[in-house]
Amino acid sequence: MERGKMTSDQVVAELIGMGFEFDDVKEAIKAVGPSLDDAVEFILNGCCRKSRNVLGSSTSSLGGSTSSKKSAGKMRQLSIIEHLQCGRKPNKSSKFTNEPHLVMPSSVRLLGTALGSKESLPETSNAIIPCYKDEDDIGRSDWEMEVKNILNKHFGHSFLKPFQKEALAAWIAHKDSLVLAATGSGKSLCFQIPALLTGKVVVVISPLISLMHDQCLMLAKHGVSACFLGSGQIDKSVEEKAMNGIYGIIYVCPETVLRLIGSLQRLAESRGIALFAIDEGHCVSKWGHDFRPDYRRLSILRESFSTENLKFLKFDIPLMALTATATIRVRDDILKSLCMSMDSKIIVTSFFRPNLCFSVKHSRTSSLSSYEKDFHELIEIYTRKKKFGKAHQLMSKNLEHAPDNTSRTATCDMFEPDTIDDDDAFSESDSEVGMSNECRSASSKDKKLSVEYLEDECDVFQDTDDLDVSCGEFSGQSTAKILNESDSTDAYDLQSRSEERLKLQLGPLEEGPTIIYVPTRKETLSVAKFLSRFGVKSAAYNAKLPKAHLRQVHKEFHDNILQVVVATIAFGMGINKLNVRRIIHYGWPQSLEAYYQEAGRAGRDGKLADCAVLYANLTRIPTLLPSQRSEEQTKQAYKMLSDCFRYGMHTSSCRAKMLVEYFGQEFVQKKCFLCDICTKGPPEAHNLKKEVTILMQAIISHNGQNRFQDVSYNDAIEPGVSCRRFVEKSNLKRLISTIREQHHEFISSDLLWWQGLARVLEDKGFIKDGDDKAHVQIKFPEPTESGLQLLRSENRPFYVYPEADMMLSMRNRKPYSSFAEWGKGWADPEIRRQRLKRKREGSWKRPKERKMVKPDMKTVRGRLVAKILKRR
Ligand SMILES: Nc1ncnc2c1ncn2[C@@H]1O[C@H](COP(=O)(O)OP(=O)(O)OP(=O)(O)O)[C@@H](O)[C@H]1O
Ligand SMILES: [Mg+2]
Repeated sequence: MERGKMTSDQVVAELIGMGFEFDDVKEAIKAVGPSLDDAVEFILNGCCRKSRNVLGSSTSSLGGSTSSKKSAGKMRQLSIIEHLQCGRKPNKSSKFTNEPHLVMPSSVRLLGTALGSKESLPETSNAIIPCYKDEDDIGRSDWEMEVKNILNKHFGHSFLKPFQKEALAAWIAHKDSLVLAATGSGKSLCFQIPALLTGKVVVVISPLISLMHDQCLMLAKHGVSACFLGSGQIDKSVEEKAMNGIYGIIYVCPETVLRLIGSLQRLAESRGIALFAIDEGHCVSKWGHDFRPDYRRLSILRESFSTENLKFLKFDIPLMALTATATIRVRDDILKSLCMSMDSKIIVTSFFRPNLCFSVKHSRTSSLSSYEKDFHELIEIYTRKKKFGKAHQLMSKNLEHAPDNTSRTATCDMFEPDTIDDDDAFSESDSEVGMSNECRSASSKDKKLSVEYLEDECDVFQDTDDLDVSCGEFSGQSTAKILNESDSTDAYDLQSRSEERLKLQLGPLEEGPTIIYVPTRKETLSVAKFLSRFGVKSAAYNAKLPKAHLRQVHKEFHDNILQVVVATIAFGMGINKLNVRRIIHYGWPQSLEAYYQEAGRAGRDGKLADCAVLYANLTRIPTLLPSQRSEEQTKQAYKMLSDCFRYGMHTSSCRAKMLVEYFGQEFVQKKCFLCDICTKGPPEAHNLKKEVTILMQAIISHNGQNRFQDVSYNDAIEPGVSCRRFVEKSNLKRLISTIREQHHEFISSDLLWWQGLARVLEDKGFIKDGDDKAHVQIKFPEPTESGLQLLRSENRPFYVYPEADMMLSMRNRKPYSSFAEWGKGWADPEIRRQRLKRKREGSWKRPKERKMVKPDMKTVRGRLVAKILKRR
């Protein structure tokens, strides 16, 4: 039955089926009408404020009534094996249903909800069973069978993925664990199932309210009681109910869990806590891309919920940290920072997402420029206009009048757009028809949401308090087979996998929405505005836009109304829409971790999806987005940005391989068969022995000179303090200038080309950066021991695959003087030569002197300028 066409009665039946109380259901439908989703949301948000005694009415095994809680007293902490043993043979003697060991069949138990449901618990389920004496009697398959039932019944999946099974096995053995699995692989089940299996509470620490909110909604639809606490929870009684054991799963942000330690300890004693799950665990690590200081304080959990501290516990309550993006350094930091036990289990599954097609497209232009060129393919896809001529004309016309500064023409893109035909009609009214309400309202409210309205700011983090900006799609569809298979590391059949991938490659990229990530808030608006003009249903999303707008964007995106969302990273974690077909990074991402997480939002249905870094500007080295960082964090952030830059510059290694290896994993497949490098192949390798020798010699000779300059300045200026800044370091740019001067054949060679070569030498360990500060691109090269050896191996060739910047500069050779103005560039021998030649020939004219503008005496600056001029 379609959800949209349900009658009130059907909605009531569904909600009761989910386990909600009839009174709550009635109240919700009265408030929001016969909409299943809205009603669930209404109830979960705690909007049902009835005077009835909720606590007293709960008899659910997942809920804990006040009376039963009192009666239950202190309970023995049972292992999951014991639970399962108990669950087999009913014992009629028990009166209490909330005791963890009084386990009823999961199918019955799961119907109990946050608000309690008399109907959901038949009397016969009040069962207690004598436990097996010997734990060894129980085979491993017992819990697996139980889990399988839960999976089937409540989530509609047939099997646990291998990594999920491993994570649950670690939890059953009462071990702490760190689960590393690709985005969208199903990490949530690892902590949701323990609540369903034991009837105890699982506490999930999550960084965003919207993420918690969506997971609660999704769980409610699967008939599992859950709540979220913290600033986003409008019903203050939810916290009390949660601490009384009413909910099976409690989502909290770190600050809240730290505040509630005492109450949670009491909860551990009464109903029992099965697990603490730290979702998006990379937030713990300051080496990660999304560090949250509050996450670090979660170390208190290990101590507070250990047998040493809580005498009623038989074993420490396990911790489970989960993330999709953690390098080896981040993993170690998570384990250490959370004080996880020494025998913690680390479960690493393949980071490889076989259906994602990675690519990088470069240009020499600024990322803000040339929307026309950069997005013409995307516009073509969504407007279904095969012939793009009229659209192109319209585009140019519009851009002429565009108020914002978005249309600087590209000078030399590496990949030119296809030729444009001039037929088909394309009118502005077409584009208006295609526009979503949101876009229309955005453009009508131009003044409010104009590009000028917001400064060129960036969203550096997703805000914890992204209150009720809902995201997530809960279609209940399982991810495609191919994703399941990617986890099965055993029985790995390389050959058939390659074939499968090739088949995938043959299939077309299906239709579906696109997310464009841009670095600044301003650009979200300008790109969305640009796309809307050409009929693409697009909307901007950044943290500073009104909440109502953001909510609307989420809704339209999930309802497949919007074709493109242009967003900062604020449109981030928790986007679990299955059919996202394209993720475009328009400009450099800040790290490969962030990139992989954002790219991972594509293709969750297992079908082919595109992940492109589009038109990364090669002439400008990427910079860090502004944020408050310590010196150490700045260094780390530069390192991560540099890794990302290198990923984009590489031309010879499979992109999926680079990404997977970045996370410390071996890429057994060797090739992904889909990325731009696998499909086009690497460029021709060149023997650059001569160039390498010249560069190395320049570096060595410069460094040799500098050594003598080190001492005297130190003592004179700041005794005892190293004064590298006073020493003339071998700046790469200056070295290249010297090479140009001294070697005639390189007189017109491009800086970009040499920078690429220096990076190759650095990657191979022949040079290193001699600066204390971190740089994205090597700045002050110094030779290493192997670099010196390389110079000695005179006759050996040195083959290099030109990097993207090297290729671009080879492709767009231009005389070096072309970017020099009068007064600039005299130091460059080629500029000097050309200018002198033109002067001799008489073709050179001194540029006209700029007319002096009279200073404005009304401004402070103007008065200052006037004063200076007067002095002259
Ligand atoms: N065993 C399974 N079989 C089939 N599908 C599954 C299984 N487990 C989870 N899924 C599906 O995988 C999808 C993603 O799940 P989930 O949101 O838990 O992923 P995640 O790993 O937490 O992703 P992210 O890194 O974005 O947080 C969901 O649609 C879920 O239904
Ligand atoms: Mg998740």
